[in-house]
This record gives sequence, structure tokens and C-alpha cells, in this order.
Amino acid sequence: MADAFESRIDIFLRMRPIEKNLASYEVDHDDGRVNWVVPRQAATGMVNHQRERYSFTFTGILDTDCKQDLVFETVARKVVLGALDGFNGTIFAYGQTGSGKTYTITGGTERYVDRGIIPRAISLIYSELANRSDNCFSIHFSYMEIYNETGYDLLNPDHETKSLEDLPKVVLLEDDDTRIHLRNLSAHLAMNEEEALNLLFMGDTNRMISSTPMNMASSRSHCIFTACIEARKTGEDVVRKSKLHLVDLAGSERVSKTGVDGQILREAKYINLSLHFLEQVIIALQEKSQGKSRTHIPYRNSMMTSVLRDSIGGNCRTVMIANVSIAQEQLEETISTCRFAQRVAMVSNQVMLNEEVDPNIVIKRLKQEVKDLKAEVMFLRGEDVDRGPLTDGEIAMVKNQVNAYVYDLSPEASFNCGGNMLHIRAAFQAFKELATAGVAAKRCSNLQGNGAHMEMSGGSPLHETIQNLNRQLQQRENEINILVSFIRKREAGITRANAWTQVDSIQLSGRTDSRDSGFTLDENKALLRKKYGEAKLLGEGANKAREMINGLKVKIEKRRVERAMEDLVHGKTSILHVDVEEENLILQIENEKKTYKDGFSKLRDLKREIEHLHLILEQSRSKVQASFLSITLFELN
Ligand SMILES: Nc1ncnc2c1ncn2[C@@H]1O[C@H](COP(=O)(O)OP(=O)(O)OP(=O)(O)O)[C@@H](O)[C@H]1O
Repeated sequence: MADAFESRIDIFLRMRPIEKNLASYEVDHDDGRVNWVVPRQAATGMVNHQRERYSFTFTGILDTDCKQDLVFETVARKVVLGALDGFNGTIFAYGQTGSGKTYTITGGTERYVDRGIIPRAISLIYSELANRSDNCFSIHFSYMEIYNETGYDLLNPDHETKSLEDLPKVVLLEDDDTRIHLRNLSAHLAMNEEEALNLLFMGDTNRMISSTPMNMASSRSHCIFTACIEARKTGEDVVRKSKLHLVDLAGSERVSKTGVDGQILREAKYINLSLHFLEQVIIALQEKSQGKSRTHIPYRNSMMTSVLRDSIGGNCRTVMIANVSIAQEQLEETISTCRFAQRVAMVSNQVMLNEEVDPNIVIKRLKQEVKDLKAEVMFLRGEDVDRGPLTDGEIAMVKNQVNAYVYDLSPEASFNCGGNMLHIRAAFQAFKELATAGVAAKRCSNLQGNGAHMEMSGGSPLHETIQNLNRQLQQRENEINILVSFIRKREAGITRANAWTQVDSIQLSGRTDSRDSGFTLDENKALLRKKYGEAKLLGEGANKAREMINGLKVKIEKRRVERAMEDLVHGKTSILHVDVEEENLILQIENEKKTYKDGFSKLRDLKREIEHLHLILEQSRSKVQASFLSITLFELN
């Protein structure tokens, strides 16, 4: 393990925009300072009657107009890149219900630009992998919800999930070295961004479905999305293992203010208790950092603090986002969130590069070395050379070895066909067969495909994908329309006010219900159609550029032939140099290539966006179905 270095937890204040009843406050961005102004007569409860101004300093302030992309760049980029370098990272959002924690961590579910930190982190991770091709990466994702001190695995592909209780329960275990293990929490390998995003959407859908009908469980639960990253430099025995936690904590409001009782009070106590224990951990760490003789940090008191032990006071680069509302009536909670953040800022973590030698790799490498050396010795001694030709079985074995070697893309792939010349010749023959088969196949595919991998019309892969997506979209649209119209009819017919009182309370709290979903669905469908149109245009543009390139290539060839002929006639060698006309043509090709590349990369981004929109539509469909079921169940009861 490398040396540890001290790193304070960065704290950022994010202010949720609202339209009415704004609190009075001033922001100084240069100093990262915010002053909340509390009118004397309005001060109640924990706010001191004597003070009017409450001042807090942060690492940075993300004001009401700060968009999701800037939030990601400011808060998350460094932590995500650090995780790829082998440093643990955590980003957690803390704040009262409705202050924008989920919006910050996961993002809004309706527009692509509203993507939160998790989907953006996934994009960054996979685009970075392409720049780090000297490393072999494997990335596993987990997603857990902690509700009433029980963990639930959100990455459960079972479509029958109807409530949180249907999800597998996660058990916390501690080994002899006091390391925490989570039994029953699945970890899924994702080879690319698309696979990782699918996992995220699966988790979010389970999170959403399990919090219906209308119990608002998500406000009262903690959600932890984790990427376990393993990286190994090609040809080295050292492995870097890091964890990136992206955490959406439960709402931090005080129970006394919410005026709840019964089951909800019990839940609120659990949640407040776990946040209380988080505060206890922070206070203990703060005292430790001030040199007070305190050795016990009470991590074990709650599941959330146990899981996030490394993130707070341990080996991790941690960032906290304090989400606050700027509403006048929320000022008390807002100030309390700021106070908590100030405490967190005092905590120091001990960060280190998580690097270790993997004994399995060393053993595998050494075994291979021994085998190679033995074969070399045999070869040098000239042993086994007087035997007859290789049998068919032996030749088949050499071919198998060659195939296994060629198709094993791992950096450890090595080849050893034994120590005699007969085997070596057979191996060369097998390599030659593979190589000539590859050349023939390439020639054949060039003839058939004519290099047209960007074709937007008639039978190309992209065209087929778009057609498939269109068909799926149409099918989804039909299903959604049936459900939405069913719900709307039902809404008109329902006279029992109770049912809608519950729905309205959900709406008031800022959540979308089935009726909203109907409108946003229409919006997203329209957007999707627009994106398909854009994709078609881009494809056509790229195709045109490709045709231009082909035409220019033909012209260059022609020009070269002409010049070669002239050289032949005049006994010169000017063909060895590029002439002005050819230079011009090359320049044009470069420009067309640029147009082609730009179009292609825009098309790739668009494809990503279209896939994202499909997932959003899919999620809205589940939401509508879940709401439909809950209303039907409610009526039946
Ligand atoms: N910065 C923002 N810009 C625009 N809308 C926002 C912003 N922050 C939050 N919202 C909206 O406010 C509402 C509440 O936000 P959100 O659900 O993220 O709060 P929360 O703190 O996660 O609440 P809970 O604790 O109940 O889960 C949502 O409709 C969300 O889209």
C-alpha cells in the first residue's frame, strides 16, 4: 500500500430554485460565503432571536442558476477521475426533503440535460477508459437502498418487484480485520456505458416502483450507488482497486416539525436516528482532528455509517453537497444543514492509492515462465528431434493452441507449442492459415460492404437499429397511450376524494404522478422523433462526405497515373513528389474527412441521447403502470 495523505472533505452548497417566498440571503462566490438573513420576529425554535445574519463558508457555492453539467464539473469530475486512478471516492448529498438531493445525484427523470451526477459519472468513466488503453479495467456496479436500518438490493432484475420487501435484503457482516462486507448485495460487471446505464435505470425503476403506492419511501431512505473499479497495467502484477460511492441520503428534517405519528413516526425516527449517528461520527472525528483524546468513532451504530465508514474519516476522497431550499419558511432547516456542513468540513480523511500485488497473477506468470523455460531447455538440448512427423492429433492440438492464443485478447496470453522444430513448423503453418483466412475475409467484406458502415438508408446496421428502435417506440407509445387514457378516464370518474387527496399530496411534494407522466411522455416522444430526424440528417451528411472522399480518391489516382505516364515519356521521377493539384485534392479529402468524423461523433452522441430517452420512456411507462395499479388497488380496497 502507498503512503496516505491527508485530505479534508470538500463541502459545496447547492441552492434549489423556487419562485415565491424567497428567504433573504447574500452570496459571495469568491469567498464561498453565504449570509442568511433571519428577520428577528420570524426567528423561532433553534434560530437565535438575537441574531439576524448567519454566515457560512463552503468550498464552493452552486447557486440557484447552476446547471447540472456545471455541478458535475465542479463537484464530481476530480473524484471520478481519482477513482479511475485507484483512489476511493464518495460524493454524498445531504439536506431536507425536497431540497434537491435526488435531482443532484440521480437527476431529473424527464430531460437529458437534467442528468445528475451518477449518469454523468458513468459517461466519464467509460470515455476515460478509451484514453487509458494501457490498463485493463473491470468495473462492477451495485445499488443499495437502506430503509429502516435494512438494506435492499436495487439491482434485482425480477420484474415482479412491487414493494421494497420484494427486493433481496442485504446483510452487513464484519470480518476479523473489522472490514465491512455486504452479503446479498449483487455486483454487476458492465463492459460499456450502455450496460452501466441500464443497471442504473433498473435500480431507479426498482426504487421508484417500490416506493409506490404513494408512501414516499424514497424521502426516508438512503441510496448508495457504488462503482467498484479494478485496474491493472498491461504486463504488471499490480492491481489498483477503488470504490466510488454516490450517495443520496434521506431527508434531514426534524421529526418535531413534521407533526407525524404512527408508522411514519417510527420510520422518521429510524431515519433521523441514522442521520443522528452520522452526526455523532462527524462530531467524534472533529474532536479527534482537534487533538482531543478520543479513540472511539461510533460507526457501527447504523447501517449507513457502517457502509460509509471509509468515506468519512477513512481512506477516501469525499465531497459533500449540502442541498438547501431558499424558501423563507425553510430557513431554519437550511441553517441547520449549513451548520452540519461546517462540521463535516473539519473532518480529515487519510487518502491512499489502493494498489496491491495480485498473487494470482504472479503465480500464473511464474508458471508460464517455468513452462517456457523447460521448453527452451528441451529445444536447446535438441531433445525429441528424431521422431517421425506429427500425428493428426498433434497437429490438431497445435492448431487449438494457436487459436486459443490468437483469440485470447488478455495481456497474459502467451504461446508455447513445445520444444521441437516439428511443433514450431506446425504452429507457423496454423498461423499462416489463420492470417490468409483473415485476408480473404477482409477482401470479401470490402467487396460486399464497399466500406459503407455509415449508411442511413437501405439495410445498413444503423438503419436497422433505428428501424428497430422506431418499432419499439411505437409499441411503447401504444401501451402508454392505453394506460394514460385509462387513468384519465378513471380520474374523471372517481368521486371519492380520498384517493386524489393522496395523489395530490404527492404532487404537492414536487413528485410527478401519473397525470404529469402523461404530459412529459408526450414531450419526450416528440423529442425522440426530433432526435431521429436529426440522426437521419447527420447520417445523410456523413454519407455525402464519404462519397466525396471516394470521388476525390479516384481523382488522385487518376492524377498519379497521368503523372507517371508523363514521367515515363520524359524520363523524370516527379511522381515521387506530390504536385500542387494532388496537394489540393489531399487537402479537400482532409476537410471531407473532418466533416465525416464530426458527423459521426455527433451521431454517436445522438445515439446515446436516443438510448437515454428510450430508457426515460421505459421508466415513465413503469411509473404509469405502477400508479395505475396503485389507484386500482386503492379502489378495490
Ligand atoms: N436545482 C434544481 N433545479 C430544478 N429543479 C430542481 C432542482 N433541485 C430540485 N429540483 C426539483 O425539486 C423537486 C424535489 O427535488 P428532489 O426530489 O431532488 O429532492 P430531495 O431532496 O431528493 O427530496 P427527498 O428527500 O424527498 O428525496 C423535484 O421535482 C426536482 O426536480
